[in-house]
Amino acid sequence: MATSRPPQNLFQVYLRLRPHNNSASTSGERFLSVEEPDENSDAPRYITLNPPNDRRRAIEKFAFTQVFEEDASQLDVFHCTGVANLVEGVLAPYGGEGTDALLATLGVTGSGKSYTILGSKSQRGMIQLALDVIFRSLSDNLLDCSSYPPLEQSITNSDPSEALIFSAHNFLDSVYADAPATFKSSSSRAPTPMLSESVGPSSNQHRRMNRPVAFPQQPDINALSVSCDPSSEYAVVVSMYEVYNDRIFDLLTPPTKSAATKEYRRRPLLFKPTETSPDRKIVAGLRKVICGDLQQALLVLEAGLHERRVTGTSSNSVSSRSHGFFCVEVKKRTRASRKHGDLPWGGNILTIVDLAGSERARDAKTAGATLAEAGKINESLMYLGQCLQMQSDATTKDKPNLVPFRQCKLTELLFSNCFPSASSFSSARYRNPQKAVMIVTADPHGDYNATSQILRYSALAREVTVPRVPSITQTALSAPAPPASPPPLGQLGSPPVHHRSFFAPPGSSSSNQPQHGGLLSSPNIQRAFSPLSGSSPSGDAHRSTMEAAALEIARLSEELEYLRQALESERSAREEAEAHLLSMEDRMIELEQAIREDCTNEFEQRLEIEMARWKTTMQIEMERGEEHWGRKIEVFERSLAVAPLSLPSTQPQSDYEEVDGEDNDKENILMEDMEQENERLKRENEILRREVAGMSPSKRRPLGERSGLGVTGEESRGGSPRPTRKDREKDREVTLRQRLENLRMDDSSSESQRPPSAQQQSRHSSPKKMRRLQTKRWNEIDDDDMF
Ligand SMILES: Nc1ncnc2c1ncn2[C@@H]1O[C@H](COP(=O)(O)OP(=O)(O)OP(=O)(O)O)[C@@H](O)[C@H]1O
Repeated sequence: MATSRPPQNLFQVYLRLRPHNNSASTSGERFLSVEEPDENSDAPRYITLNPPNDRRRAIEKFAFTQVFEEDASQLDVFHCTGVANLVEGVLAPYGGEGTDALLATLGVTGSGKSYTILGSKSQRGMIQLALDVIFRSLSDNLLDCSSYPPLEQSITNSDPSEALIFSAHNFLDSVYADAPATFKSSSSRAPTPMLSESVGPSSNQHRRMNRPVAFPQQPDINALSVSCDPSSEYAVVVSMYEVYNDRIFDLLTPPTKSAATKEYRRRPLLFKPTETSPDRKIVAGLRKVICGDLQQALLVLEAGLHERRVTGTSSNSVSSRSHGFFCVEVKKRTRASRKHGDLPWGGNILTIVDLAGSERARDAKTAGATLAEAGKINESLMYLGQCLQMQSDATTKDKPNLVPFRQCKLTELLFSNCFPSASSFSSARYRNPQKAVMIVTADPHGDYNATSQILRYSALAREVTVPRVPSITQTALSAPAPPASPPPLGQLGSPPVHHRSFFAPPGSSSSNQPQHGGLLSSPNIQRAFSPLSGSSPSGDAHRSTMEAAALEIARLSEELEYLRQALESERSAREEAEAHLLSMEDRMIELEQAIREDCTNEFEQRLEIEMARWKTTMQIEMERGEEHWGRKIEVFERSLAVAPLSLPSTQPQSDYEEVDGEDNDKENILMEDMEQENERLKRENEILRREVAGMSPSKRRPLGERSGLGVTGEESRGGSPRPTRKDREKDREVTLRQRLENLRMDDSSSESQRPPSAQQQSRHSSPKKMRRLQTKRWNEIDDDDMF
């Protein structure tokens, strides 16, 4: 059924064949041949995959946007893939909104992906050429931090990705040693610092890189520039990150030393929508560098590449172990924006991706961590293959969800900007879907199985041609020669042509069934075989039987081929699963170790905090206790000193303690009063003694007349004999002692002996009043009773 608009692929897919070299990893036999361009195009678009030394396998034909043969130069690739057009879309000329652009390479390890993207010692790659075009095209419209210092702050304010923005000057000074070193070209990819023993990650802090003095100048594109918006001002912001083991790591942020493991590590970043970018996911927290010219951007690129994970395998001496993303954000705003209070920047992003290559563990001779990495790489490429296979459907049916791009970070990063921005976020500006170009690289003499697999899922269309199998039927067909003999099978017409998806996406059952005949769904491919030729009228019945037999044989052959391919696919899937399992085991161990270390650290920290808290509490308690006991002892000492004289004998000990506990002030006042009273009594006692001692015996009254002695005058006069003088003096002395004793007793118990009103009065009266009262009593005794 015809669709309302022609299907458009999310990616334009180009194939680039790399020149043959005689390394051990290549088989030597060429299995790819390029079809001549058809009348509609100047450049070839089809290739045929011929299984080497294996006639049982089907011959497959693949269609691409364009095929670059071995002799294609970097400049050819640059021009024909339309990188300049992508750049122009990013610069958004003539006041337009512009378009994000993506350029990626995909292929088997060692097939020339990095060469295409990054170039070599003498040749520039797509990144350098694209940067050259950008800076040349912007020329006077470009702002940089040296000519406009507030630029850094201005870009920071309007960046939606929680990024750390640096001026190139500051960033490069922190990365490179000042003295320019001997030149190392951009292709001289150092061993990954994190993996290298000699150049450890700590070198990032302690040993800075040598600043390259020159970069390759070829191919020369000095004459090339694209349009920009003359009424706007621009800023170029560069960032780099890699996807390693399905996690995103910034390549421009140096690794930091983990407190737990003492190892240098990078912090994985999130790919998420942010507050200022609610409709689109972006990599959050990257370090971004504002570059004012091409040289600065190339130096930033070198710094990032230095941190990218690469290692030597038997397939490639500098094999990329991660998917590398190089992003050039071209920020744009109208020239009037500065006058109106530093209005925010808009702009578009050019992302250039150097994917890690798929590889077979057996061929690459990888083991351990590198094998696990390969498992992750293959897995992510398998998901990418599924997405590429579904891309036509997605654009045709307007159902982006058909592309299962959320299965891994790589496909999320590559595909999530392929679709127009969601309209549900009214505040967000509308964004055009990105323009994307994929350059598939292949070595025609390399690994047949790995290459054919990549071609199957990356090609825009595919035809499978069943091989002719020499058989008894064929012999039978050619043997009986009727008068007008039929042509041999080869002349009957085209063999059956089939096309089907190699990958079976989850939930899809139809893709497992071979589909027969017909043109490929994509209009990009033409049927390559001639239609059925005419036949002799004689022997038609015989011929139709033979044709039916031949078709049956062809069908069975194809089924056999399909099963063989399915087996091959299952085998490689198993290998990938095993590698994945290994990598997951490694990751689990790593995670477990990290969690254990985190737990230990946290536990130790908490323990320290608890210990400190406990010690403080203990100290406070001890101080309180000492203070408390000090007070107790003080009170006790005072009570010991005062109690015999001042404490009423009737007052129970518990009461006293209660007073002590409840109201120390009252108690102290009482104590003081008692002490004063005691002192006063002592003094008065002393005075009394002295008075008594100073009195003449004649003035003293007889003992019987004195009160309080229990013997009245009458009693002493009646009956008993008159005492002698000596007896009288003795009695007087005894009486005086008793009086003194009574006085002491009387004094201490005066409170209880007084009438209630007097008691109340004494309780509320001052010590002075009490003294007066006592004095009065004493005077009374002195005057009336005592003598
Ligand atoms: N078109 C080409 N012309 C000249 N040399 C090439 C070309 N393509 C690749 N090479 C060379 O082949 C070797 C491997 O290429 P490269 O490193 O680009 O492979 P790759 O696909 O990036 O591998 P990996 O996925 O392992 O990183 C390099 O030495 C490179 O210079």
